[in-house]
Amino acid sequence: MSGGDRNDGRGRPRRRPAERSGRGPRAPRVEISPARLVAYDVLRDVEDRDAYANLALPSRIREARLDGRDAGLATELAAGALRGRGRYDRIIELAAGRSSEQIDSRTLNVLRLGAHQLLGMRTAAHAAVNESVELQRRVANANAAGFVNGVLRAIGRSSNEEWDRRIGEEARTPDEALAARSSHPAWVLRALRDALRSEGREHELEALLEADNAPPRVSLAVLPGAGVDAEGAAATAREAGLSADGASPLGVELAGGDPVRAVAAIDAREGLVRVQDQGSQLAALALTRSRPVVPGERWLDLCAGPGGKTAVLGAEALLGGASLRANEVSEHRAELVRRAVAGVAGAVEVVSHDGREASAYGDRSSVYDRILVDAPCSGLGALRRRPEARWRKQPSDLPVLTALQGELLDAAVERLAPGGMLAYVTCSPHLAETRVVVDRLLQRHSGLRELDARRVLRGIARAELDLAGDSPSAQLWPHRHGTDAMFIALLERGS
Ligand SMILES: C[S@@+](CC[C@H](N)C(=O)[O-])C[C@H]1O[C@@H](n2cnc3c(N)ncnc32)[C@H](O)[C@@H]1O
Repeated sequence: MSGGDRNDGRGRPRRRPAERSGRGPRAPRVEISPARLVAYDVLRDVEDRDAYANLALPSRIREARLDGRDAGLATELAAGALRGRGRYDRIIELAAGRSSEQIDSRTLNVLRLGAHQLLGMRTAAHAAVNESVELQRRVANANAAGFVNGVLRAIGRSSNEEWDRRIGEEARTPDEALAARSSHPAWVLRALRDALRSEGREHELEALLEADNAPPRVSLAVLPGAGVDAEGAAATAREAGLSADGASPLGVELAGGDPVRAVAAIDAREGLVRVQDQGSQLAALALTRSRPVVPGERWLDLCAGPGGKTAVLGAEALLGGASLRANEVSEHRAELVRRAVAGVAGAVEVVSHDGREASAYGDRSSVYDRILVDAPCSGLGALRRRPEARWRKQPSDLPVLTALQGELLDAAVERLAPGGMLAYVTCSPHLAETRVVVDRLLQRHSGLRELDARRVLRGIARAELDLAGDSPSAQLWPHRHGTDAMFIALLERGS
């Protein structure tokens, strides 16, 4: 790894001895900030080890012992360069006059970080260029330091607007230009457009692409029954930057600062305040609040890991006198579910089985009054949260996922009690994973009836919810609702 010997133990970079390069006199040495080194290492982790940036970042930041300011800088650098990769690669290609595939991957990562500093941050051009050149010498091919210098200087000479104009001029199609400018793979852009078009909102595409590129505000869920409500929690923790904003009645938003401090500032029992997207909160509440809970009801969360929605279901079950079984195929993720429900543990049993197998459902005769199928999906609805995700997914992933979604739903429907309610949820707006899956399910199971999830959500939401189109299911959007793009369908079994 590139990080090995370069810290002095206090998070400051160690000066490399001049003789180490063995290349004679050079320009005066430039210090590289530890944040840049950490960001570079995260880009390598993502590329070499298929790491998730949101896990690699905190671990690298801890390892380098960065303080809060440097940790923030490392996060902005790495997340920004990963998210903006498609656009930055196109700009690098135009500035270098060669395809990014012809550039060594280490050098390309140095250039992406440099491009993000020049075009996406307010870093002074000389600092962005000089530190990138030094970074190249330190972690990649020192002979290409002149190349890095030339490309970044060329990038810095034009503004964002000029680069976007050039991207447009050189693109073969308008979609190719939009994909590059918005840093989305073209197939993802088309899928998002199709989903918006199905609601009559194709004109919102650029706003959505922009929202995907903005880091989301941190949302917390104040679980019901905690003895504090979301409004009260926001009021008591206002100095920690909290406000009771957003669509979920459980939701509290953090304008900035540290979520851990904000959670601590809310005086609630441990485990009852959790970081969670408000779309996820609404999806869980759509199932629990679609009709009054009858004490003794049995609920099942079929795909529970890591347990965000399970925690909301568990709190609601506790309030209403229901019991909840939470199933997750991966043992490791089932353990995360156990931790997530620590605040409401009394109401929840956590098990680990394949949701298509009978064992996931307990006894042979067990049926459930409410089932949540929050299915494994492409995750195209959470692109703003996972900066590298859009480059990992492929259209060829879709058939495997949609087959699994259908099989999980078929198995769940078999265990739905007469009159029982099933919520099908995805964190993807891709029509193949949303409406197509639900329509096919309804074709296969004539005893199922789709309910108006949009009416249910409007009844739950704290503020007016703009839900477009005329299908009974609800699609939330980052640009319109400030949530991940959650899809929610409610299905009832005839009694
Ligand atoms: C979208 S995530 C669920 C998120 C979760 N409901 C939450 O809010 O935190 C889907 C989960 O389904 C699990 N999964 C995948 N295949 C499964 C299967 N065959 N049976 C049960 N769970 C499965 C995945 O491991 C993953 O944890």
